[in-house]
Amino acid sequence: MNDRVIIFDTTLRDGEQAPGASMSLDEKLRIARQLARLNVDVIEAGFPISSPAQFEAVQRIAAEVEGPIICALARAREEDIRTAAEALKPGKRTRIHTFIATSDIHIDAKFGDVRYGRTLAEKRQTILRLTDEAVRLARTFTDDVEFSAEDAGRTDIGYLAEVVQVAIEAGATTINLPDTTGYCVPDEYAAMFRAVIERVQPPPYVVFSAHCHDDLGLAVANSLAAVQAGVRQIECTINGIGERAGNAALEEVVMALKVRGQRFGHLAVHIVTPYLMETSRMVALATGFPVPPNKAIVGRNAFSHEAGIHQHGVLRRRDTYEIMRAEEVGQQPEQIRLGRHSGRHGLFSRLARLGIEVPEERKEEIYQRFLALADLKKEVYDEDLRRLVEAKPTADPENPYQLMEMHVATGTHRAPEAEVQIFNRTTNTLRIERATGDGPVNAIYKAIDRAVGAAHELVSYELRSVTEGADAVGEVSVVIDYNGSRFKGTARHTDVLRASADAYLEAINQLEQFRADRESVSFVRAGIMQSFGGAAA
Ligand SMILES: CC(=O)SCCNC(=O)CCNC(=O)[C@H](O)C(C)(C)COP(=O)(O)OP(=O)(O)OC[C@H]1O[C@@H](n2cnc3c(N)ncnc32)[C@H](O)[C@@H]1OP(=O)(O)O
Ligand SMILES: CC(C)C(=O)C(=O)O
Repeated sequence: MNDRVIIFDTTLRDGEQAPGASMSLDEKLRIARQLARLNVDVIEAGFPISSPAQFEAVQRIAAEVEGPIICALARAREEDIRTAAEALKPGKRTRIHTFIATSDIHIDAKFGDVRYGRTLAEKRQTILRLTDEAVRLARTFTDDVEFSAEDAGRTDIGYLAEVVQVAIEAGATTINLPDTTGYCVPDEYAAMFRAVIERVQPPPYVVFSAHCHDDLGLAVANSLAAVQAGVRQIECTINGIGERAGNAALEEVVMALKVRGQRFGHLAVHIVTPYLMETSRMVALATGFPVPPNKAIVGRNAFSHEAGIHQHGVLRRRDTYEIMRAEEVGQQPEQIRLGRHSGRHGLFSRLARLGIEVPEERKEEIYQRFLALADLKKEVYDEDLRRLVEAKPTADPENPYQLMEMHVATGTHRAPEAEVQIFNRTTNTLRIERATGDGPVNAIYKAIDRAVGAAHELVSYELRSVTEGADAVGEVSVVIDYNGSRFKGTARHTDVLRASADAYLEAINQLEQFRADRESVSFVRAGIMQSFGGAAA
């Protein structure tokens, strides 16, 4: 027993206590079956006294779910314990878990009634008696009785040891010392167990248990520290759901014990970890509590890499940035996710996996266009990549600007909107721009102007049909003006918006060509002037 850690799952009890997490009977049964597949040692199925629905859930789980021990919670009260025992009756392996609070704060707040005593000392004595009675009564129904000293983490250590002693003498086989309020820090929580074990000198069959809440985000760290102090049961929940900030997350505790086994004396944990992911999803669905993407082990990003340097590393050796295998917890392996932080290694390895061969001479252009797209989108998907590669430059290679992609949206109740991707051969960059306009052509032209940083004016635009029928080819002629010089572009297409864009860009390319020629002439002139000792202006 000492060489393994018992995983006590309380998703259906403490987990369900999270505000808004209530689950239906069917959902609880489904989750309990999944927990059995996951091979948890104990399922805390509910608190039967609390309602007929809770009673029925515990009863059905005890009757129908085989494998794990089925446990029910009960206050240190006769009616709770009898009700728990009744609910557990159909089960083969069952546990009654009875508890009472032991910290001064809890005693003061919850047992203020004089029937518990007038002074703290008297109340403490009453709690010792209630502990004894509750455990003894529970033992009349099962040999497997767990006792919890609620708020143990804030309980006077001498008194805590006394309560534990009484519980063990009354027949408790598991002693749970919860950090009910998530107040403890790891070395403190571990020290509490060491001190109690030292004072009580428990018989070897008694298992000490940790139950931690996450109010300071320390539930898992505290649970693991407790293991280092001799604890051999951890109470936890799937996705860490539970009261307030939740409980220790089962998946985190289990994987920490496995991945860092040497830190814990290689204690065995019998969880079938490849089921962790689907169990997490099932609980998220049933409770309506989504799993944050950065959640350890079961978060969508837990094994994903977007940063170029990380992608480069993991593509060569996964352990560069992964301390466990994604498959071990039921996640997809090698999750290279492409976005604005990705580099060439990540991009081209994904393209290769998609079976897309990229000729050497296109690589830089594709990478630049990928970056421009990634700046606009949170994530670049395979479909985006296919389109990106397929949209080859088709225009005259002499032209500085090429239209790579264009999207136009218009409707009766929305302003026409256009998005264009313009590749600049001179600077080897891609610009993606959007604009709205009075009409779709106006929106396209505004977007193109933004992409090329235009300083020209549109002088005329003409559209005529050069063939007949619904699929007629339209011809667009455009004239633009730049400082008194005029440039014309003409294009034909069945799609008149496309023809409009092509014609406009042709005119702009002519203007660019004109400017480039002028600059080289003035550059030559300046050179001649300089060589004759004249002014270069
Ligand atoms: C740390 C934990 O997670 S503990 C578990 C917490 N979970 C829950 O409370 C969920 C289920 N609870 C319930 O359905 C209800 O609270 C019930 C059915 C248990 C009790 O309901 P009520 O009888 O209406 O009492 P209420 O909840 O208002 O107050 C709690 C009572 O239990 C008593 N009590 C609290 N803990 C214990 C305990 N461990 N042992 C004995 N009595 C206790 C309180 O002193 C109080 O008693 P009083 O009614 O005589 O004053
Ligand atoms: C009943 C006990 C174990 C509990 O849930 C707590 O103290 O948080």
